[in-house]
Amino acid sequence: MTSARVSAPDAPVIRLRSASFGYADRAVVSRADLTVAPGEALALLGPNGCGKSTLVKGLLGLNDHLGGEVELFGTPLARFRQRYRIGYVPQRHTLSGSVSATVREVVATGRLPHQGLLARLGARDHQIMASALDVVGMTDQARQDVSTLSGGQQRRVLIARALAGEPDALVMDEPTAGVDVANQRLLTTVLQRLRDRGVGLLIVTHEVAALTPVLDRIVHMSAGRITFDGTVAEFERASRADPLSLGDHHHHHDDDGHDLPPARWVDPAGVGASGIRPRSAGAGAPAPSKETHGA
Ligand SMILES: Nc1ncnc2c1ncn2[C@@H]1O[C@H](COP(=O)(O)OP(=O)(O)OP(=O)(O)O)[C@@H](O)[C@H]1O
Repeated sequence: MTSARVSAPDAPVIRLRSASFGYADRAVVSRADLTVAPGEALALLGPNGCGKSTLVKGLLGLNDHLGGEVELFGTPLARFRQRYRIGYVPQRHTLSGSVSATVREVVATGRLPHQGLLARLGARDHQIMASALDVVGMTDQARQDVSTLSGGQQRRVLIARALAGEPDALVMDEPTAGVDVANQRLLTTVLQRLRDRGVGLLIVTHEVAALTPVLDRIVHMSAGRITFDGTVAEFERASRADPLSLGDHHHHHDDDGHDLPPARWVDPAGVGASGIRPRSAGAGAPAPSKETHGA
């Protein structure tokens, strides 16, 4: 490849080969193999502290890459210059602090890569921002200062900012934590639409039931290693057969500091495996073609 803009059109949006990540030379994630194809949605599950956030931060270059290969859109991480193509919703909100900004201003930063230098927001930018705010149910708070919002609301602002960037891949670290059921459903619908347009989704979650309609595959981690990678139905079978290794036995802590009860694999709404659309058989599955949708 000769230019940073060149990336193979059908290359996986994310590919890890035996990748290790950590902090200050201490490996937390070891020898991870993971592929996300365009238009494919993966959930990354595992108990607290097993390294899920470390893996997603690692593939974005936000901690130490200690071994193996990381490719984004076919380009090695070290040479990747199209960071704007990947929307990232971090686990902990980072919006409160010294700088004061309204919800709208934060979401507008998601449009920056699409604007020319010093360009003003155009009608299309406004439309995309409005729809991103709508999706997360924050339209009424658009003019509010983010420092006045709860942790859950700040997370929704971060989701809106990521959506406003119209990314080709979306990496979300527990996006549904602190989001009420109605907005979780709305978010799931939007994620489905993005996936159908060819966006690759990697979602760290403790609430897999809420996202089941979107998911193609589930990847499970334990103690820094990937211990399962398969379809949702395969995961459901495997976790029934081996609930100790693959069952949900983690605690969820939300941004407002509350400990939530452990999530359960069984979908309380009864969607279950029967509600799962069979799509991909794994990493090598063909990606659906990109549809064009209105903004
Ligand atoms: N910035 C950091 N510096 C050093 N160690 C860290 C850092 N962030 C995380 N760790 C360590 O890495 C390990 C894995 O943490 P990580 O946050 O990746 O787990 P997780 O699976 O995302 O957990 P949770 O489900 O609780 O969010 C933990 O032992 C944690 O203490």
